[in-house]
Amino acid sequence: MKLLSVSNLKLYYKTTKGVVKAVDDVSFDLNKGETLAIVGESGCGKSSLSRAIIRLLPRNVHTYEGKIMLNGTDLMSMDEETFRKEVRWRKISMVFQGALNSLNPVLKVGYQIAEPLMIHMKVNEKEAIERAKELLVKLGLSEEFAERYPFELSGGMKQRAVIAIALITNPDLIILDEPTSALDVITQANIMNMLKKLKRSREQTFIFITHDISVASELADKVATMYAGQIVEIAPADTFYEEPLHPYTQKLMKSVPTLRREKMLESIPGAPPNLINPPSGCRFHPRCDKAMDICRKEDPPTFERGHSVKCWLYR
Ligand SMILES: Nc1ncnc2c1ncn2[C@@H]1O[C@H](COP(=O)(O)OP(=O)(O)OP(=O)(O)O)[C@@H](O)[C@H]1O
Repeated sequence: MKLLSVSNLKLYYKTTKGVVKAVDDVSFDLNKGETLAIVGESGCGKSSLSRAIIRLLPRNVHTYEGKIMLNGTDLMSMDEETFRKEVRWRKISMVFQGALNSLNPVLKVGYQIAEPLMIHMKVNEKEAIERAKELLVKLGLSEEFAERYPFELSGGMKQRAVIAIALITNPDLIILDEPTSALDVITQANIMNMLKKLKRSREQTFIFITHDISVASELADKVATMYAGQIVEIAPADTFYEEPLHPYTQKLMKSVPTLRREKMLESIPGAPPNLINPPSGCRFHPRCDKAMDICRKEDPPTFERGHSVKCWLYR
């Protein structure tokens, strides 16, 4: 069943130097219970895409348009008041990058987890805290953690608490922005296992944003590569990892270390382009060793080659 459908989404920012096209014509679908991982280097627009979906926008928005359907409801045509009351945190919630450091140091963890229920669902404090405790247990922490303050928790525990805050209202969709990048590898594995359990037991739908293509493989049913504000490849996870088509995805794969196998890690020369004046034609062409004449001149459409890829090689 289709839960989310995003079409031609754009989010541009106004700056003194010009207009930053952070999300530029992005489209994808997501079914209930699926996880979409969005991968790409820093600055490709991953966080902007998630903010566009949950409509938490900075003041300097220049353009915000396109279509977002959630469970058949058209979100873009909804006014801000209705969106705030009915959608944000109730139907779509988000764990922000670095959120584990944003817990309020003077409030008990249980209260902070319970708060969205009190604010957005009008549940009374006693019941909300009970529900927070139940959720802590589901996430592998004991009830007594509700009585602790953030400084009494380790990084992994704080991350569980932050995920609990996003989960407590039982939203249809949770966006996780780099949820494990601040954690050591063992804690990272624990959090990923917890997310996998949630995905199975609650049929929870996630959008999982990461710069780490190998972490994404743990949870993803579908993977999208984002480059310079656009989705350049999107595919079911197994096809994506076995047969990446876009030269940028192929380069991202080659930059990841594998245990035991001797291989030289490749880096991608250059950096993602400035999004005020992106390169002509295909935005990746200045860094692509397969670039052809047409790549410099014309923006490639998305071709269907078993999966979607925006690259002239597949014309
Ligand atoms: N409020 C803003 N005003 C102007 N430019 C912005 C604003 N927010 C982000 N940007 C720019 O938009 C582009 C995309 O940023 P975004 O944070 O969405 O990328 P990202 O892929 O999530 O990277 P990271 O992982 O570093 O957050 C970048 O060039 C960034 O500098």
